[in-house]
Amino acid sequence: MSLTTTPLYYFAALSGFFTWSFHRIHPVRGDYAAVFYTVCLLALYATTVISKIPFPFTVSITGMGIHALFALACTVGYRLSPWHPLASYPGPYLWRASSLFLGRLSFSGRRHLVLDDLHNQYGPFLRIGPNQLSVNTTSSNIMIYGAATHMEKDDSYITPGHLDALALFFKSKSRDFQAERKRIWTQAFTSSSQPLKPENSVTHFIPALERRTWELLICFDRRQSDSPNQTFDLYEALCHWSYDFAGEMVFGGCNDIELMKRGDPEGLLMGGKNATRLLDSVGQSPWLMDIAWHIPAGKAMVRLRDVAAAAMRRRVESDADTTMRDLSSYWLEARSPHGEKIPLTDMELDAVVAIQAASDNTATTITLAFYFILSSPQDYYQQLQKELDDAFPGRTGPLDWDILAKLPLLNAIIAETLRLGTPFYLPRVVPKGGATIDSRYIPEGTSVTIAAYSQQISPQNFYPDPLGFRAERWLPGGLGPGSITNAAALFSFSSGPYVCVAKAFAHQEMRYVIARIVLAYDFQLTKGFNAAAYREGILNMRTTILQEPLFVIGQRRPGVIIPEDH
Ligand code: HEM
Repeated sequence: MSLTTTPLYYFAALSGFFTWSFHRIHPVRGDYAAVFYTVCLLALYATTVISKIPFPFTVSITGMGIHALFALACTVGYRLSPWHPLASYPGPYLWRASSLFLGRLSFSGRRHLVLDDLHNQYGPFLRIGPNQLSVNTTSSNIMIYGAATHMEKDDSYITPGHLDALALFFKSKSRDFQAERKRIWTQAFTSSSQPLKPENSVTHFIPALERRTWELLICFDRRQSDSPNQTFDLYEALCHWSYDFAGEMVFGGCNDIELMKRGDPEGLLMGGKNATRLLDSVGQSPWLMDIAWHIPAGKAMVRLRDVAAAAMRRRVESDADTTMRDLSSYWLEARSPHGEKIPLTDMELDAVVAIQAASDNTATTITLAFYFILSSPQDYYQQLQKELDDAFPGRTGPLDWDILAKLPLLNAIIAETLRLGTPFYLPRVVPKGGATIDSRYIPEGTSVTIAAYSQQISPQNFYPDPLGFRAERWLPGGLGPGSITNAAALFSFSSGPYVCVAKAFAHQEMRYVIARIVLAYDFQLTKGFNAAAYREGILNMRTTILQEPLFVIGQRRPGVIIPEDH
């Protein structure tokens, strides 16, 4: 170290300490910080050149390196220290240092399994990041997600790239704004909590749902007969169906999302899933998300956004010619309390949320329902077919919504699939003043989540065989004397102010599609299907990715003729 550079390096170390103190009070956007430090580096380099300091490049890099090292050391040291407000909460030691560990785990899709193991090891309160807690108690649900506490979504819900556009699902600019937007969406799905009657608004979606589901059956036949093995991937077909239906539900006729007919050459499906995966993993470190958003690899994930935005613009232009009452109708008619319309940029983003939210979970849950009932030794498929045949002897006639809602086995199968197939991670922020959850004080600003999967497979909530698919546990009498089925521990649609806006409609939709398929087809899994490996391949990172295809062989049942006009 030369005499000239020594003070510079001391200054770099000191400023590293101040940077850490400043960032603790005022978190800074990652992309702004990256630009700021690049400018600092250039300024330092220019100064060293002008001051004729030897080796200006090496000196500038070393100076900035020392600064960064000190800032990092202070950050990590504090997070690991006993002075951190979450120091008393147990958890893997290194995870305290950085949320990158949690982000990596989220990306793997096995977060729910690892968190479950860690809860078994450390207990119900688990520190899983510098500022993140996972809580595994049934009663924490009300505290974290209930309307009374109204904890906000954490920073992993920030709209990527800090877009000016605002949409439901993402972290909102204010509570009133979120409530207002949710009210508009809710109108479209309001009546879905009631039996579906013609006067209810949600019935506008029903003709499209029925038509698209008939198309799905035709798609099964076509894909199976085109395949050399006379088999087809049920998961892929259902994903394509759900995109086509979601496109129609959101844009009426103004879109050309026709995946059942054309396949998915643009990779919309995986694009949407990968974008969600990125949000869920990189989003755990919002500063990194700010930077990733500018990298071309991040941009490749936004194909779905571009397609949805283009369809939204077409929908707005052709509003006068639109006959179907779609979700866009509600957005276009809405006015704020000051009489303002929803900006087009917001509707474009809302459209992406709607397509992704409406298609992703529904298709995955239905696929998993078929996986479970076809691979189970309990002959659920045959039992369900019998229940449906008794209710709808015509097999291809109209399916009454009220009757579907009351069929015990159908609804038990859906509930059991949701229990095992929706291991969500939904972090919220503890508000000012902190919160006490199950007698433990949690400081304000902590990101806290319920360990939903652990709750859904806990023997205290579901007993016996909590890991097994046993639809009977939802039927009267459950799994026999002493069995437990705690419906309140099922967290598949979240709850409170940010509950899924289409929870009831999603149920109607799943019942309808499963019933239509089971009434029309005898299905079997292909020879050599490995049920355990399939289950291993269920990944969740806000979206669910099924790594293995679900190849089935379908046989149309006697008397099943699909109406010609589809
Ligand atoms: C099986 C099907 C479905 C499941 C399991 C499901 C689950 C969920 C969950 C857990 C959330 C909360 C997310 C969070 O807080 O991070 C949510 C929110 C949401 N869901 Fe669903 N959903 C389903 C179907 C649908 C459908 C069909 C739509 C229709 C558009 C939809 C639209 C939304 C929207 C807009 C939100 C955001 C609500 C808000 O932020 O206030 N979902 N959903």
